[in-house]
Amino acid sequence: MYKPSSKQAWKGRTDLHDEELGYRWHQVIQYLDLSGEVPRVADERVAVAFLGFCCDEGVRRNQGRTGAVDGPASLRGAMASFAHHLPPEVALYDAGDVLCTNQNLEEAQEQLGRKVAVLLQLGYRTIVLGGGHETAFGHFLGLEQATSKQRLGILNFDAHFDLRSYELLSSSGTPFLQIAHKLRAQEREFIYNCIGIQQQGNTRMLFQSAHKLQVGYTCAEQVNGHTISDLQRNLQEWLEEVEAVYVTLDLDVFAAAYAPGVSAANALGLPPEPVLAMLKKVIASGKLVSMDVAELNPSYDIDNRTAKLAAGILYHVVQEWAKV
Ligand SMILES: N=CN[C@@H](CCC(=O)O)C(=O)O
Ligand SMILES: [Mn+2]
Ligand SMILES: [Mn+2]
Repeated sequence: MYKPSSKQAWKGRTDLHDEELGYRWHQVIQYLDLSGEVPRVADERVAVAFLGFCCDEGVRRNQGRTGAVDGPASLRGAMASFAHHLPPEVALYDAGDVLCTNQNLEEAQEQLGRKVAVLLQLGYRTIVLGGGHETAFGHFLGLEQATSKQRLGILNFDAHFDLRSYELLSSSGTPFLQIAHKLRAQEREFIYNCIGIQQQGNTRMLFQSAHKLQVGYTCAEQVNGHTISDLQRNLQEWLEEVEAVYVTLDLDVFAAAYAPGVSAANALGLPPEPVLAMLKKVIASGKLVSMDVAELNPSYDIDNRTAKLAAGILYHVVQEWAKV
């Protein structure tokens, strides 16, 4: 259920005559095989590790449009030709893919959690490349130990709460209720903030669950009606209440014009700029522990538009994260 990555996954343009000044990400990325011994990140170095979660079993169980299993490959493809502008102390790693086999979502999530935990323990900054939004529960399993002594804030950019009941079956629609219950079992607070919620995309039952769990949320209409500095100011207040932050970006938060390649596309979703501005604010706080991108479905993408949007956001996340 785990496959290390290789050069095959990172192919892009080369500007040979320019030597190092012409480098792109595919020429600097290093490969980590998590089935072997993994080196610890030395002090004074920054290491960002991408880990794929090739899974859309949660989307299938949630009656969605499958295809997110191919999200990680598409994201790597979209990042490969990015110009390299990172300082020398910052290194990029590809830590391979966790695969969901035989529809065994629970086992795949456990495996993802174990890999994330190892990377965090060794000092890597992790970015998980989903996968359906079931990615979030596996990701959290890896984060919970690393953040066990901290007030963890979960920031979800999403058109949906993903707080469905998992009594019968867990899915891409249930991860945050699963997380809420896991935290409650550890007597920890569930501090969950959703940005970009679509009223028509969430039943009254889901709004009721959100209220019961004291979830903070901003509907897409409100995001679109605010200035970027207002959004950043509101987020700053939330950031001051927490000690560590897990960010999860469900690409269906964006308008379908920007992000057609998702299971549940939203015509009236967000444009990229406010999301990027809020992400920069989170990173500047120094509290970001780990991040993921979920729900990229390459089979519905148009000219890789959604993959390029997600990759572009990750480019800026990496650039900003390298500074703190
Ligand atoms: N990841 C989750 N998604 C949404 C899907 C909504 C839909 O398919 O319309 C949810 O369960 O609410
Ligand atoms: Mn979601
Ligand atoms: Mn969603």
